[in-house]
Parts: sequence; structure tokens; C-alpha cells
Amino acid sequence: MAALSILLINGPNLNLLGTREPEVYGSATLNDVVTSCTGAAAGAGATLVAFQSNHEGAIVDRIQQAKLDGVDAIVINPGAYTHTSVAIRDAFLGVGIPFIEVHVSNVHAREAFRHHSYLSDKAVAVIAGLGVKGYEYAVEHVARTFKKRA
Ligand SMILES: O=C1C[C@@](O)(C(=O)O)C[C@@H](O)[C@@H]1O
Repeated sequence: MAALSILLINGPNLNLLGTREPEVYGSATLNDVVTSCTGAAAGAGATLVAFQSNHEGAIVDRIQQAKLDGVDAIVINPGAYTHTSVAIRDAFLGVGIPFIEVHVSNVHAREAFRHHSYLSDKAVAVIAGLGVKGYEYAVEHVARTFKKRA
């Protein structure tokens, strides 16, 4: 049987992980994150493709493409679009691909505008505040428990 296919999406400014506000986001880079997530997926027999964009429309396009590509699950850190994007919410509703929302920081312990997410009520799970380890835990969970969709 074909391997479970996972898409990892990172939104705006997450390309700056490692140098961006290290007291909030730590010192690991996005490359480190992709490497550890690829390993976590492979260790559980799944495949992982990673995508990062600073542009809302590009993220919407990538979520729509995921359906055409037969992606089984998405792990996403939408960055600031978490708190603003009806378009990304609608993209998830449109494709129906199950997803886990990840935040490096504990958004609930930060400014009030970070407490609301346009995605959380549609996510399978939300991980916030476990640093970049949260990505790996999400990928491992998906790889071990999610089923192929088609
Ligand atoms: O860009 C980000 C990163 C973030 O999603 C996190 O990973 O903690 C939290 C968001 O509020 C912020 O805009």
C-alpha cells in the first residue's frame, strides 16, 4: 500500500526561525524543522513534503493543490494568518483534508490578538508552546494514527 502523504505548511515569517525573536521562537531553523519532521514521517513509514510562504494566496493555492495531489494530512503553522485568515480556513473546509495546527510559542500566554484562531475549531488538534518539537510531535501523531484517504 502507498505511504501516508503528509504536507507541512509554514506561513509568514517562519522562514526566519532561528534568528527571529529567539527568546520566543528558539534557535532551531526552518531547515532543522523540515529535517526532523521528514525523519519523524519516514520513521513511521510516511512521506513528507514541506512548503513555506509569506503570502496568504500562495498558502490557499497550496492547500487546494494538496487535494489534487492526494495528500492525506496537513500539519500547518499559519503564523500570523492564524489570527486573520478566513481564506485559509475556507481552503481547509473546501478540501476536507484533516490538519493539525502547530504554534511554536504558547499563543494563549501572549497578546490578546493571538488568542483567537480562525482554524482551531476545524483542526484535529492544536499544539502550542512546545517549541519546534511541536511540529515533530504533530507529524509523528499523524504518521502513526491517520489513515490514507483514498
Ligand atoms: O508568526 C507567528 C508564529 C506563531 O504561529 C507561533 O508559531 O508561535 C504564533 C503567531 O501568533 C505568530 O504570528
